[in-house]
Formats: sequence, structure tokens, C-alpha cells
Amino acid sequence: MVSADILERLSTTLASRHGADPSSSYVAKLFHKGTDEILKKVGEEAVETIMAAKDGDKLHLVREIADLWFHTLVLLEHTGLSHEDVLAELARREGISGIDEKNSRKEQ
Ligand SMILES: N=c1c2ncn([C@@H]3O[C@H](COP(=O)(O)OP(=O)(O)OP(=O)(O)O)[C@@H](O)[C@H]3O)c2ncn1[C@@H]1O[C@H](COP(=O)(O)O)[C@@H](O)[C@H]1O
Repeated sequence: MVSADILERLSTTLASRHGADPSSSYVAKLFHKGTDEILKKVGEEAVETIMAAKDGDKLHLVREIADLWFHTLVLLEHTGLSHEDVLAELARREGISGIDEKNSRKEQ
């Protein structure tokens, strides 16, 4: 089983790409192009994930979800957040029924 440490290592790599050469780093290129380009990639990968789920090829789906996760990690880093913020939010929700959680949002 692959360890979740990959998220930690990948996040460290993403952080190291601030100010790196966009001609030799895809992540540096995305940071250089800015928020709209990163959001465009997240949107594209979300659509490609839906299409892969529809075509029934499980390996294709895994690869598209990896692209989607990767680009959302780039977005988090670009925004000054990290995967740990998302993990903390999932941990906060752990054990809370999705229906109860949705109702509590309406009360806020
Ligand atoms: N995990 C990934 C990863 N997943 C997907 N991609 C890139 O995300 C892009 C996916 O976009 P598309 O499928 O739309 O392909 P594309 O048409 O080539 O993309 P565009 O030119 O349209 O942007 C491809 O260029 C992939 O190579 C990734 N690029 C990098 N990483 C990780 O990030 C690290 C740092 O990357 P660099 O900054 O490039 O060194 C790498 O060591 C990897 O660990």
C-alpha cells in the first residue's frame, strides 16, 4: 500500500517551486501564470474525471483523479494553504452524518 506520506512529499516539492524557472518546472509555470490558469486546470481535470468515470475504465479514472488532486494541491499551495488544512477539515467532520452536517450549514 502506498503511504499517504506522498502528500507530504509532494507538498514540499510544490512549495519549493515558488520562484523556480517556469521553463523547467510545470508547477512553477502554473504559479507564474497565476490563479486563473490554476483554476482553469482544476476545472478541466474535474471534467476529465467525470468523463473517465463515464467510460468505465478504472485506470483512466484513477489517472484523472490523480490529475485533479494534483491541481487542487497546486491551488492550495498557491493560496497559502496545504493538504493538512483539508485533512483537518475531513477529520473535523469524521463521524458527523452528512445530513446533520448539511443542516448545520443552514444554521450558520
Ligand atoms: N504529480 C504531478 C503531476 N500530475 C500531473 N502533472 C502535469 O499536469 C499536466 C496535466 O495537464 P493536461 O492533462 O491538461 O496535459 P497538458 O495538455 O500537457 O497540460 P497543459 O499544457 O494544457 O497545461 C501535465 O503536464 C502533467 O505532466 C503533474 N506534474 C507534476 N507532478 C508532480 O509535481 C512535481 C513537480 O513538478 P515540476 O514542477 O514540473 O518539476 C513532480 O515531481 C511530480 O511529483
